[in-house]
Amino acid sequence: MSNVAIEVEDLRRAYGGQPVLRGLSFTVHTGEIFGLAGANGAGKTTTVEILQGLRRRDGGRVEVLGLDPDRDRSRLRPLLGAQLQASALPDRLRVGEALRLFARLADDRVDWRTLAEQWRLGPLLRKPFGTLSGGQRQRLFLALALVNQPRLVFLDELTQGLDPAARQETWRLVEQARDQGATVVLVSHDLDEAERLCDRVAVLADGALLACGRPVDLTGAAGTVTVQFAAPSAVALAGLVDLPGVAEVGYDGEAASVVVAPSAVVPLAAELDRRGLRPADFTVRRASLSDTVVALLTGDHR
Ligand SMILES: Nc1ncnc2c1ncn2[C@@H]1O[C@H](COP(=O)(O)OP(=O)(O)OP(=O)(O)O)[C@@H](O)[C@H]1O
Repeated sequence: MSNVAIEVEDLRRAYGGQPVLRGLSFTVHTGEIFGLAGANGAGKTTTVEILQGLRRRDGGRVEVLGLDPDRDRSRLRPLLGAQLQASALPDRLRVGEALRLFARLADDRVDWRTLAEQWRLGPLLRKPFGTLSGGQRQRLFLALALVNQPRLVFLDELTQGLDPAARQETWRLVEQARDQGATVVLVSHDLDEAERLCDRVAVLADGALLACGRPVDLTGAAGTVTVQFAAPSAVALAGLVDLPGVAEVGYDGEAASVVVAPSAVVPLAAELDRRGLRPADFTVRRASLSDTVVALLTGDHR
């Protein structure tokens, strides 16, 4: 099997003359969880709709599982799984009925009872869809997205509106789907979720690729860490900004926040010690993906 699941090259699309995808290129590897992240309106939905053959592109090359979604849509369809919108199921449809129905539509490629057990839906089989909690609905949608044993699954705003426990459970389930062999494309504007869950992330801004890579590489590329500690006054911090490797010093009336190169952390601690400041809460925080993207977007990329 090829190790490339999706190849996108110079993808272009406009709505009413207004370009929304401006030459987008990226590759999704087989068996990874790949995040498409970016602000509202960045072009994520348009991109995945083109990948699924639901929208036509204006230009560029797209290959999904070796097929062109425009030309080979009917061959591609059975290989893909997609998450339903909440409005897609009638409230009175029972969980078991939904699973059975979708399994039949997919030629009973998988035993829906096994799938129900796997996704811990067994106790919910007789419950109408309308009575499920947000987390239970999400579990059902994930099971339904996998009912045709897709090679590639598209998930959109996966954990929106879920509480932290349901969010974490959903993440585990997505990892389980990946571990069972599916390639997952996750659309999200939640960069914390993308950082936690994705093997690699493409960050879109204004229809173009802002950054693409493993979260750890993207955040590492920012090249800075943030040091935080309680400080008695802004005066106590005077001149720190002139130390080698220090990019920025902030003070909010109680705590200092100093952005530095990793190599400047120890000299900064030594300088604080020299000044008689020995904060017990001295912490060093790596930039999050969210910090990194904000820095990239504002051109504040040190
Ligand atoms: N059918 C359409 N007709 C006209 N403009 C559209 C259409 N669909 C999307 N757009 C515009 O294209 C741009 C990209 O939209 P898209 O939905 O792809 O972005 P997105 O990154 O998925 O955003 P969100 O996170 O809000 O879902 C937006 O400015 C949007 O208003």
